[in-house]
Amino acid sequence: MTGTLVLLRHGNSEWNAKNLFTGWVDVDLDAKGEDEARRGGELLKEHGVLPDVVHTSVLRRAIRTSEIALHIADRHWIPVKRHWRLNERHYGALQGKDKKQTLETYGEEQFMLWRRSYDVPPPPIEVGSEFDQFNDPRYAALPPEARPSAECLKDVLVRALPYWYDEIVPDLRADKTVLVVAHGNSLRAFVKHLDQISDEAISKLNIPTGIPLRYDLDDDLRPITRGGLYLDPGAAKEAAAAVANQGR
Ligand SMILES: O=C(O)[C@@H](CO)OP(=O)(O)O
Repeated sequence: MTGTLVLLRHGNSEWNAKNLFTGWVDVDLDAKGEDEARRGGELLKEHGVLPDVVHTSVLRRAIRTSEIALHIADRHWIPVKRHWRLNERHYGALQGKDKKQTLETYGEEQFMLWRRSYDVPPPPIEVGSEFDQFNDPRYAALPPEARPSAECLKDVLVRALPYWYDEIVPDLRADKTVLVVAHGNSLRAFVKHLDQISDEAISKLNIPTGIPLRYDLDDDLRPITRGGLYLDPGAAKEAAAAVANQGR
């Protein structure tokens, strides 16, 4: 038996609102993001998609989204697992930079390479600079060489897959409904893996904030419906287009 996987990107954050590259910077949800998280919880409840376990990153915007959504869905009591491997992609030296200004300074091609190419990382962040997490206590157990200073999507997939196989797959194999609350780019990595999307095509895929994406999986853990099913498909389409257009 395999269970049901539900992917949920955190609600709008304070830095999404300001159009800043965020990555591992631990910003909170804004009021719109809290509303989106509540709507996410309502959608879970309305569709009878009731998680048995939740996995989140170690970043506040994902943790709070999961708490708000599960509270609304009356599933606030389920077991919780958190891991840095579900974090947003580390945006390197772009963390804290304005997306519009970055686009204007470096031009469309470089901007999109940094944002959406599979294997071109942004420039590395300097240890000790304002938006660096090198000495953040939540990563203290990680050997220094394993703490990223910038990641491309490929790097995210490489660090997220061990968590997929070790922690998420066993829950799915136990026939659970598994909620994963994470980030635009860590979820793009999981979708790439699940739907076997090419390195080129993944650059066009954007995940909207706060709308649960349901995947029913076969015995080989392949999606029964490629691309999964958003619980509010109309809103998801519109919101994904808005993510694609950030910086413009
Ligand atoms: O800034 C970030 O961390 C991400 C997600 O908000 O941005 P982008 O969609 O540009 O990869």
